[in-house]
Amino acid sequence: MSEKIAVLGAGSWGSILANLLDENGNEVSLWSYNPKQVKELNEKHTNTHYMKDFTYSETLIAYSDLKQALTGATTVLFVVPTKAVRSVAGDVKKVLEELQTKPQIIHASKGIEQGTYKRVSEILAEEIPAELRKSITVLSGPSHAEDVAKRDITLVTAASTDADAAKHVQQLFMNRYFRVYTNSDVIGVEIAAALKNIIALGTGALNGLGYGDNAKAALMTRGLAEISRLGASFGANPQTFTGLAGVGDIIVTGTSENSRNYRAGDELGKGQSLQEVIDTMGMVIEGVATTKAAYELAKQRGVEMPITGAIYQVLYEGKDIRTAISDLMMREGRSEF
Ligand SMILES: NC(=O)C1=CN([C@@H]2O[C@H](COP(=O)(O)OP(=O)(O)OC[C@H]3O[C@@H](n4cnc5c(N)ncnc54)[C@H](OP(=O)(O)O)[C@@H]3O)[C@@H](O)[C@H]2O)C=CC1
Ligand SMILES: O=C(CO)COP(=O)(O)O
Repeated sequence: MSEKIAVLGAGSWGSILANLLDENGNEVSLWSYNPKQVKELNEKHTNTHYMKDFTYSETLIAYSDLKQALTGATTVLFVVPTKAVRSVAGDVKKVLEELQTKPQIIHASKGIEQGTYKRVSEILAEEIPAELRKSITVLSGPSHAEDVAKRDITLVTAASTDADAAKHVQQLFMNRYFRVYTNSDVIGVEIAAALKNIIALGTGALNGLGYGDNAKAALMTRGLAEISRLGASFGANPQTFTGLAGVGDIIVTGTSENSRNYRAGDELGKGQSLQEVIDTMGMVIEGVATTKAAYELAKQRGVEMPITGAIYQVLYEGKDIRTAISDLMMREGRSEF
């Protein structure tokens, strides 16, 4: 199966997924709003700021013009940071109206929109009306771009309410090192994907403070418990949280130096301010914004999320991390389940 696919967002994940789709025999156009980056990708086949020491396929073409990137595309893959999804989708809508094409939509972003608390597929559905597109599928799971760049084994899930669309996405991405499962629980997959970044900030902070493996395992396990509670309040399938998008992504993000969220937490634990961490990362740290959205959402829905609350207090109210940890530990004893 070979298609023309437009990948929107040429950061670490977008560019590596574009390269994988190219490797799988598709005609891939990679869109970035940064003309300098487009020039580097087309002339040197590198993307140094986001993916050091990686050479992209010479058949992968980058564009800074959205219409050029979208022309002829039967699939459009969004991989911009969550905060950019609505504006990019709005621009895509205008181009699709002109082109009169009706592509399937995939996204691989992990976050919740500030203020609206919308999941990424909801934002896309709002901005790109159904008559301009086919189904929306979310691709998610434990998948650092750095490992995929090395063609290391990676398993993810493709979730859609349209089973044929999920199967189609599975076929597009699958290869000898990238295995894709299908899933019908879009809500669960998107909630798990977004909120695991909060927990990775936490495990990173524990690391920075010198805590050991027990503490990190505890945070990931209890973190997943509260993520599942929020998911359940939206009707998510509880099994999703035991799968690739749930426990799988908590493990990879909550334990890896490749994770920007984990690294950000680590620096916070070592004493840097949030602003210093954001300024030096140079890449998106989705968990920072997601912490605020999830904290507000949990309050609105009456879902108990003490870890998210503690991380919110550290990030947004300047609470000392050790005090936040001590307060969590000294909560009244309770039953695990
Ligand atoms: N990296 C990974 O391993 C994985 C990432 N993800 C998810 O994928 C999404 C993208 O992450 P990732 O590629 O890592 O992020 P990066 O920070 O590596 O790259 C983001 C890209 O989006 C661009 N961008 C930022 N704002 C806008 C905007 N308003 N309009 C258009 N483009 C914009 C950035 O450009 P500039 O920097 O020039 O502003 C950059 O090229 C996130 O939601 C992340 O959680 C999911 C799985 C794995
Ligand atoms: O989602 C990811 C891996 O599955 C990437 O996590 P970071 O954004 O923390 O790097």
